[in-house]
Amino acid sequence: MVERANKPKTLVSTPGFAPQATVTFSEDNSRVRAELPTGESVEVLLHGATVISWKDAAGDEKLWLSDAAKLDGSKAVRGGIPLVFPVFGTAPDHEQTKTLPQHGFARTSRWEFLGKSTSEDSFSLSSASVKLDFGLSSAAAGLDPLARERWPYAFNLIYSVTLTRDSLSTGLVVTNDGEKPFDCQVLFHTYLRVKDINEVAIAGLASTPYVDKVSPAASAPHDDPLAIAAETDRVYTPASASAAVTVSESGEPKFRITRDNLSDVVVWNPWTDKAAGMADFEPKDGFRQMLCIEPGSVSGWQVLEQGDAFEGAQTITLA
Ligand SMILES: O=P(O)(O)OC[C@H]1O[C@@H](O)[C@H](O)[C@@H](O)[C@@H]1O
Repeated sequence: MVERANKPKTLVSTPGFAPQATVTFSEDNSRVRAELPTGESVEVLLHGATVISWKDAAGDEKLWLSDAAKLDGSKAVRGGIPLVFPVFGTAPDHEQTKTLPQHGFARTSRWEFLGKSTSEDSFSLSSASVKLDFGLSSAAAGLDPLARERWPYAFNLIYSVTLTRDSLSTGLVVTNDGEKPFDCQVLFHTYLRVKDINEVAIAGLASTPYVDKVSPAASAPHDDPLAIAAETDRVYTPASASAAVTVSESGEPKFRITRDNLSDVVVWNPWTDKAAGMADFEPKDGFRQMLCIEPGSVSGWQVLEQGDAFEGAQTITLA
């Protein structure tokens, strides 16, 4: 069931049925928050359709958000899950996207909230879930003006954020609504929150080819697990598209990340010097509490002809 956005959303519960999720807007309409009857929550800023918070039932935050992140629409958000489209990084040699800013314009556009979906037949609290849908198109008023100027294609994006008791999924559908074909890349730039990066181990990328953006000469596949002890910026392309990446801390599994139709996984941590150089990165030693695991389709280009669609998704499960 999809409901249009009437604000504020309130809980509707039918006798005999399990209560449904609540969906509410902030006073200034800048963000939407969904909460399951059991207490898990997710918050999405319309600016960039950026997920800025994901909490479990105990209120523990699962995503890292910089204390200096701009949430007023003046800049892409430093933290949460910024959405990368239609270019990952910059692509000076790619004719269609070479003038676009780093990571494109999806994260700097204001998206429209399209509505929520819940499972009506959920008799049990344990199976409760809520999906929030957001839209952005080439005709949208909220589109970053740079996009209109520098990327003259007719496109439509639907972004879905689904919260269950133990997982968060994000999925993007890109459609070419125009006559001109276009190339695009997609990535979910997820900032996972950890307690101490020194205790973190990443499994599932063993023997996987990757491009090392920090030391391009040192891109030899490694054994499991991967530890982070310096600036790390790598684009992995696992042979198996469905293989999970698991993040453990102090020997305990913490997050399990799976991909749907996304060939690549970026692993990023800015470490001391890069964090010091980012004005919106606070506290400066916050890189010790974060790790970006970013599923995407970025090592090549999705080529969409008129009417074509591309769909990709990630699911992060609490392990
Ligand atoms: O500062 P930005 O534009 O949010 O990008 C952060 C990082 O994003 C990562 O995805 C890239 O691999 C890094 O190279 C980049 O530095």
